[in-house]
Amino acid sequence: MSSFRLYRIIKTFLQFGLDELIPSHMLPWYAKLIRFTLFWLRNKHQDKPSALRLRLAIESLGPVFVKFGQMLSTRRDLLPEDFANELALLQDQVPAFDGELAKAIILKAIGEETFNQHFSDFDIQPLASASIAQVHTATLLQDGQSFEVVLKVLRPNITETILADVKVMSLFAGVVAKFLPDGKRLRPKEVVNEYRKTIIDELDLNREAANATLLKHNFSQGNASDSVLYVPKVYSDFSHENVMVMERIYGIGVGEIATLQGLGVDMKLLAERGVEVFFTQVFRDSFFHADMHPGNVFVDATHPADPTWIAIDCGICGTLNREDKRYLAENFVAFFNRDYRKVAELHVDSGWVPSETSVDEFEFAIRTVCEPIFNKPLSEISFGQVLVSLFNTARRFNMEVQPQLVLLQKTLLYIEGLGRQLYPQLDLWQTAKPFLENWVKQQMGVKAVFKKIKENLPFWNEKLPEMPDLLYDYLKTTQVTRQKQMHLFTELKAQQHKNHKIIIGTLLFSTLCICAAIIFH
Ligand SMILES: Nc1ncnc2c1ncn2[C@@H]1O[C@H](COP(=O)(O)OP(=O)(O)OP(=O)(O)O)[C@@H](O)[C@H]1O
Repeated sequence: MSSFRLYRIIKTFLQFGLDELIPSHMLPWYAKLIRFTLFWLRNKHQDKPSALRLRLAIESLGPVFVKFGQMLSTRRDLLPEDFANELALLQDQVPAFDGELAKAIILKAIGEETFNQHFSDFDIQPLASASIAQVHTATLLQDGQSFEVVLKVLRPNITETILADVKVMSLFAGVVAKFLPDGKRLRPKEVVNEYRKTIIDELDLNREAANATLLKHNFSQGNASDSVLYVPKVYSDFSHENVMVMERIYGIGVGEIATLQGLGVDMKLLAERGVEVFFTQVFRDSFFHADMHPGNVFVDATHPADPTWIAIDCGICGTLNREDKRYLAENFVAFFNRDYRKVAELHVDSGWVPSETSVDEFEFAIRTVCEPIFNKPLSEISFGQVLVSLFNTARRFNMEVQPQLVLLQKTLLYIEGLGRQLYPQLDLWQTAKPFLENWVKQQMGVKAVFKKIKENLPFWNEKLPEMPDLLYDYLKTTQVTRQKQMHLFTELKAQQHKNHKIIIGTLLFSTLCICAAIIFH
């Protein structure tokens, strides 16, 4: 990490007065001394509230910090509300880098000959530039056909920048944990580590290409609902770790509300379809796009009465196993029936919290945090907030909330935010309920049992020839075990008998001693 970058970060933090978030009585003498020696770096924004100062500082530190701030803004379980709201406003307006440099990177990755053979009309002016990458348009010639594509190129030296910035963040995380009141509860080190993992995953465009291909595949199964989400095709033959080639899409950014309204888009349907897409990914495919911020979501408004979604940037995706889905479905259904007892019982019976947990206490804790949420009309309830409250309570009762569930909770907050921005009266529960109930029904019904037997049939087929041997082994082991048990039992009896004799002997001897003592006294 260059010392210049470290100085710049410290300078920014001090000039936005972020050191003042730490009460001075919590600072040791050496920290006060260091602060004193940097006397020329004064808080230049005293008139602004601290949450705003934090956002401005992050914005001026560049894309790696901005992305971190955006991620933090979804951790409403950790941050005070004013800070979470302010961080949600973070925008990454990143200046583009030289188009010639982008082309040089592409040529190196794809190979000059292949590039010249397959690509034409490469636009040296970027179409868009974002925190990790920059995007250029071109025409791809393949199998005698031409396709409009975009080439996404990782920023040069982005890996080094990210690693250096994350190192500084870890340093600050240590300071926050140690000196900020309530610092430990914020779990800053875990949060930074989680961010590190996520952003490093984003640096591999092969991974993003694979995720996009799977998401596209899931929504191309010929189901009626598949047309609701479109994912641009990835041309994997030309994709590499730092360059990705994909179909160009034309959509309206989901944040452009006025444009969408101007076109007469059915906003209610669009918002409901957003929720539908999310629950389909979670409960049907167990694979979900987990970076649904407004820059990554577009609307196809070709038919305003039948609007559909387009998702790009599949760098961060989440997967869920059956157990995760069961957890979500059963708890959501119990929650929305306001059956907190059931929620508590589910946690104890399934071993999500330790078995010695008192159901009464757990129920009471959940009721305390959730009842206020349900005082609102259903159409105003946030699923994401319900999950935040549930996870917080469950953590207090020693449940380890799995990272994929935290990722899901964050995505849910994004989806709700998007949905309500489009259509403020969106009733999430009405849209989500059929998905949850269907899933629970599918898992519990007779059909599901038959499905499971059918799925296991090949396995049984494979094991069948071994069955007689297995049965013989089982019976033999049982017989041997029984013999061993009998032997042990006889030994135990003999030992008991022996002990009995020793006790009687000792008693007799003691009585004789006492008698002798009395006689010869
Ligand atoms: N297939 C596409 N067709 C048209 N435009 C696209 C396409 N893919 C990306 N873009 C444009 O490029 C921008 C940046 O792309 P993308 O979000 O994939 O980059 P990123 O660096 O991963 O961004 P983020 O900051 O969200 O991580 C998008 O917001 C969009 O405007």
